[in-house]
Amino acid sequence: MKTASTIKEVRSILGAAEGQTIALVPTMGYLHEGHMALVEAARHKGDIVVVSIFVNPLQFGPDEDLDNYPRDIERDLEICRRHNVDVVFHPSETEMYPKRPELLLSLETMASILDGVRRPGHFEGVVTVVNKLFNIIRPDYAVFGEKDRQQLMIIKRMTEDFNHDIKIIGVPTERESDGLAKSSRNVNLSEAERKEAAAINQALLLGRDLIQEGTTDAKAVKSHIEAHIMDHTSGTIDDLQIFTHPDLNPVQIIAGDAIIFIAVKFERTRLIDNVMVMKNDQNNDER
Ligand SMILES: Nc1ncnc2c1ncn2[C@@H]1O[C@H](COP(=O)(O)OP(=O)(O)OP(=O)(O)O)[C@@H](O)[C@H]1O
Ligand SMILES: CC(C)(CO)[C@@H](O)C(=O)[O-]
Ligand code: BAL
Repeated sequence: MKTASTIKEVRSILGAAEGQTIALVPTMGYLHEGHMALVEAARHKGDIVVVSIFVNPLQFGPDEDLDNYPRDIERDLEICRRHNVDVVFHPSETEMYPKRPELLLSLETMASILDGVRRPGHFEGVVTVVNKLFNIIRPDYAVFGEKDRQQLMIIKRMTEDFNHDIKIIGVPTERESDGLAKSSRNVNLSEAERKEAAAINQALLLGRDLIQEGTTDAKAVKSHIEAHIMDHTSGTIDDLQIFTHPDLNPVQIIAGDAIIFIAVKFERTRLIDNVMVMKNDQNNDER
């Protein structure tokens, strides 16, 4: 496995691999099995798997957890080595942003919902850094998780809008045995919160079952989800929305495919999750 902390180094490694396809897995590190599912998907697509590890300050708001975000580069490199990653790019902040960026990408409607509203500036920071990573690594494929479904949809759209010749691959959410979505931020849960956090996915599945059994009133579905979270966790619901799939329109009466999104705040961390509800299909993506 090769590692690079500068753009020059990574370009020289990838330049030597001319003619081979590159699959990029962008991450913020503190790697877990969710990231490794992305690595496996990347391996199926590209000849060379590149993992980038960079905690991008530009996508964190002033009151968010940039300082608390878990980091352990040695552990991450070991995990990548074990999973036969070919190249790890782990630049410093000054390498990625030698100057205060003058030009930032901005978004229209796709950031006017969910984390675009709850985390002002977040997706502008994400698309800016992903665009930079695309220009640095020049991959043929880039792989993202469905846990961050809004991000995945925005990146697909950015790739189209900016004519990146890159195929974006989405990977289903990897979960703990109790259903909690794997996330680097889970280490910032207390022991009690970690147990309670299983209720997030349970609540989403409860909502999904209600819809599939015929409940069409989005408000009623949300009330059930809310009650489940309130009864089973000490966390507070920061966001709970049901949107149409794939257009992400708000929905009052659920008539077709939908996605339920949730964000729950605990003492030291905020977790997100979502489930897709295919109205006429019992074989949904997760159970
Ligand atoms: N459980 C998971 N299953 C599948 N993909 C995941 C999972 N967790 C994260 N990813 C994906 O890994 C990529 C890098 O995410 P990131 O490094 O922010 O990890 P994370 O665990 O989502 O961290 P966070 O605590 O910030 O939510 C993203 O495309 C994200 O969607
Ligand atoms: C895509 C990403 C690596 C950009 O910093 C980040 O938002 C993440 O880890 O999902
Ligand atoms: N996993 C999305 C990156 C973030 O929360 O900032």
